[in-house]
Amino acid sequence: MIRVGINGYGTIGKRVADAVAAQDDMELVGVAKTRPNFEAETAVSKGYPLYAAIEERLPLFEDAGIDVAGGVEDLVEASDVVVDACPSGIGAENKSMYDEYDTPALYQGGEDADLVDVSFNARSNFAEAEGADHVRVVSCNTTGLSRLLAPLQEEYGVKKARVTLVRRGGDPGQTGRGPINDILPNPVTLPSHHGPDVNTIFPDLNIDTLGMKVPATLMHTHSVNVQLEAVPTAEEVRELLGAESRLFLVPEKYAIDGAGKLKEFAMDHGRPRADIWENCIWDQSISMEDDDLYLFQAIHQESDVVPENVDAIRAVLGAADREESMTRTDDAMGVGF
Ligand SMILES: NC(=O)C1=CN([C@@H]2O[C@H](COP(=O)(O)OP(=O)(O)OC[C@H]3O[C@@H](n4cnc5c(N)ncnc54)[C@H](O)[C@@H]3O)[C@@H](O)[C@H]2O)C=CC1
Ligand SMILES: O=C(OP(=O)(O)O)[C@H](O)COP(=O)(O)O
Repeated sequence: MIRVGINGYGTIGKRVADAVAAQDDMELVGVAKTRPNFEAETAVSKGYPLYAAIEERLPLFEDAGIDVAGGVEDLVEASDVVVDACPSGIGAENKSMYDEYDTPALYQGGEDADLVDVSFNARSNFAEAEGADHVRVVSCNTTGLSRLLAPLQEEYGVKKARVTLVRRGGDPGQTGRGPINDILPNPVTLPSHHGPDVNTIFPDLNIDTLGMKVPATLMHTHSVNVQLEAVPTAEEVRELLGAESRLFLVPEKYAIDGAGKLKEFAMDHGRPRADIWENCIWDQSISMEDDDLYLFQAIHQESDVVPENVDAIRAVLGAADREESMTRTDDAMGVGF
């Protein structure tokens, strides 16, 4: 059994914890939290051993009547691998602690690429993470783009990708985020960080990205144009993408017109937290104009990186190859509609 610790139990950390607990080759050693809030209560009610991320705050947990298994260093020492799901920049501060205990660590997309040995997307570069001490699972948007570009690159070759990312302003729980009533070029300069981030996975891929932020919390939406070297029909592209386990082609007959109905669909399917682990590509948007492929896809920012974190655990430890790991992860989590 692979012993996994999770440091940072917020939006991403709590989802990765549940996904790890669902794998039959992994054991969740515990989760580290900074304070005894509702998420700490939930972790305890799920039976996850709770560790204090900041040892001086141990008394806060005691005062709240929450049993703590130890401090974060105990968790790191007891784990074969740690998933760091702390806010952007905190992962970098934690790196020396992981080194001290010789525990490989996975970081999230908010950390800089140069913090790590390898930036990771399961479909695109699984094998590169084997044996690495520090691996970064790229951000939600970059994960969504990498999953889409990998099969296109392999099957047809990519001359140039151009993507406009219409990004949600904040997650549903992030009450302080915005914009509330505006549409922002964000960043106003080109490129947004997503293009260079895709190049951490595909170093030679020619890609330009533009970012925006809008008053929405549910999902991001990408307007995608990929100029291809070989020219398939739209139907051939549909077949190629439809065969990918983490790409969901939203059928026209479902009459799903946006992120709101996608989330309803996820709830109707009993998805935990209404999570959508797959890229949602509108089937009827897939179009070819000469050598240009066009499509729209929606990305659930809170959850698409979760199966990738599970795969990255096996990848760093050399515990499975890509196909085996992705299949195990997907089967245990229920990925695929
Ligand atoms: N929320 C999203 O849409 C996505 C976030 N990411 C990335 O994932 C990382 C985490 O983001 P979220 O989960 O959204 O943040 P979050 O704020 O929801 O969760 C972070 C958790 O870490 C805790 N924390 C703070 N300092 C800590 C410390 N020193 N030690 C241990 N825990 C600490 C916080 O209290 C919180 O519970 C960031 O790098 C972010 O860029 C990646 C993809 C999507
Ligand atoms: O990684 C994300 O988005 P990004 O790829 O646009 O940076 C997550 O949705 C977090 O974004 P945030 O940095 O706006 O919280």
